[in-house]
Amino acid sequence: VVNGQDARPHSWPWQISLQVKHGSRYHHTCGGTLIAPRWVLTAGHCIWPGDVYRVVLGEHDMSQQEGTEQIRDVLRIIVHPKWDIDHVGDGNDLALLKLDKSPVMSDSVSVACLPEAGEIPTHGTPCYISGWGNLYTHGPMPDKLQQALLPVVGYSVCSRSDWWGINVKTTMICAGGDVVAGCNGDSGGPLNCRGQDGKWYVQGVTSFVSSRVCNEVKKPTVFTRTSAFTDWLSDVMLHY
Ligand SMILES: CC(C)[C@H](NC(=O)C(F)(F)F)C(=O)N[C@@H](C)C(=O)Nc1ccc(C(F)(F)F)cc1
Repeated sequence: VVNGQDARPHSWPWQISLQVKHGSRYHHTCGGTLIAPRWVLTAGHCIWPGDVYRVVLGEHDMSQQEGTEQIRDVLRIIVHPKWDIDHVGDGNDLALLKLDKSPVMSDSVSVACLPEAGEIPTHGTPCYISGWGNLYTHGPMPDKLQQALLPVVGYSVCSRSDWWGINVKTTMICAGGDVVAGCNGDSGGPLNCRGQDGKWYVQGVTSFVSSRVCNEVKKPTVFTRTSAFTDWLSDVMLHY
């Protein structure tokens, strides 16, 4: 997250760290969201065939053992059938991970709320991105979970030719801008938006930023819109 701040520990208790095994060690590769006791939602572009993953829940400071961390193995990975890394602009950048067993729910670990099907946050809705991604383009990863307030940019603006043009679809949400943005390593994490009822909903899954700089003018961070995939999410969790 570029130009963010340390999140208050465990204030986004559905945020997870997706970690990939390299040799005998695991390291953070993407964010993700606990959307059901045994299911984590992340980005399709986080998944590479043949890699071994684990999920860390209740994490805050990656450099400390805080006693709230829970580690789970990934039993099964279902990437959206229409996701294609060579066509990022077509969307469908989602993957569902089934955990070997449910984590223990607590103040540090809980399931996120998802929006109603088709619900689109309006231009200017205040949403927070959260993640352990780079603090700036080609910059270092933070130890502590970061967050930043990213106002929603409506589709009519985001799809302008000098913005994201045809690379943004209505199955996506744009948010933030040239100051605050997601960055590499935030992939797959949640866009947390406050509803009228005062509860936080995960409206987006961090998908892409400019390949030039993370916080580029007229290239807001782009999220997969979760409310456009309600049926697919339900079908997968019911079936697998
Ligand atoms: C999509 C992921 C590989 C990667 N995502 C991220 O870093 C994330 F944190 F924003 F999620 C990314 O945006 N990487 C940059 C380097 C990139 O490839 N950006 C990109 C942006 C737009 C498009 C387009 F226009 F085709 F859709 C393609 C790639």
